[in-house]
Amino acid sequence: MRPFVFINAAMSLDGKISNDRREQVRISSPEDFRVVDRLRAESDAVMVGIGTVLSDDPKLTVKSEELRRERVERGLPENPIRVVVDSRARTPLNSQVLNQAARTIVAVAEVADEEKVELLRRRAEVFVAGKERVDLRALLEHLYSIGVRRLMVEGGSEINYSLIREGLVDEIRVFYSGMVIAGRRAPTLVSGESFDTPVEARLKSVEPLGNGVAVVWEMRTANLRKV
Ligand SMILES: NC(=O)c1ccc[n+]([C@@H]2O[C@H](COP(=O)([O-])OP(=O)(O)OC[C@H]3O[C@@H](n4cnc5c(N)ncnc54)[C@H](O)[C@@H]3O)[C@@H](O)[C@H]2O)c1
Ligand SMILES: Nc1nc(=O)c(N)c(NC[C@H](O)[C@H](O)[C@H](O)COP(=O)(O)O)[nH]1
Repeated sequence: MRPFVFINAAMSLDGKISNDRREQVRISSPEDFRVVDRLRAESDAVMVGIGTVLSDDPKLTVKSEELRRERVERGLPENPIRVVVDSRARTPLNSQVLNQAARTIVAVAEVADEEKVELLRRRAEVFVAGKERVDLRALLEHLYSIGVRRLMVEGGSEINYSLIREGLVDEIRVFYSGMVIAGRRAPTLVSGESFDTPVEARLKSVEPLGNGVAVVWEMRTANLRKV
């Protein structure tokens, strides 16, 4: 079994989630950031790829004190578990995801350097799955086994691609923002190689939000939460 998996992302009106230098661009409006914070607070774990850690150095914590308090009142830790998909154990030791604010799992593949893995083990839990690349199905199964029922994926484009390709995504929430980023090599929501047949999604909701619109798509390929 695996958790319910949803991707959350912010995209410019020209379809970019970052610029061609892969820098962190503030795409969400303040209104969207508040929704993102609530979605984190409602999740058991928040996952990103190592590309996002290297370019954004995110904290992946709940920002609102009230939402953190509500979690504690429900018997949960203040913040959801943070999960980094990092085949070769490249997570810098001074990354904010390794701070003490939340439980953190770094998922690595068998190719990861053993010394670096040992250093990571002093700061986080390390889960090994897959030879060259992290086996995402095995990771989701592990997360389910430790109680994760709702997993929020906050990118980036490579992780989004792999999860969709493997039919492991139930929903995608995109905030389309009133801005143009441009850039031939700027990442879009999903990278990788084009699918032979496009993966279909069903429109679930549309909501104007600040200077943009939030759209939730239900993925047709999600295989009933079975792994
Ligand atoms: N606007 C947004 O909502 C948003 C959200 C997150 C990230 N971003 C942007 O996305 C960019 C980072 O995206 P990215 O695509 O470079 O990196 P990513 O975060 O998707 O990480 C990809 C890396 O994860 C590792 N990995 C391990 N196992 C894997 C597997 N099974 N499948 C895929 N990858 C696997 C690989 O090393 C791969 O290079 C940054 O520019 C960041 O700012 C934007
Ligand atoms: N929803 C969203 N809107 C954006 O405009 C943007 N640039 C990101 N990017 C996702 C990325 O991973 C961010 O770096 C984390 O959202 C930061 O998380 P923290 O505040 O450090 O906890 N995400």
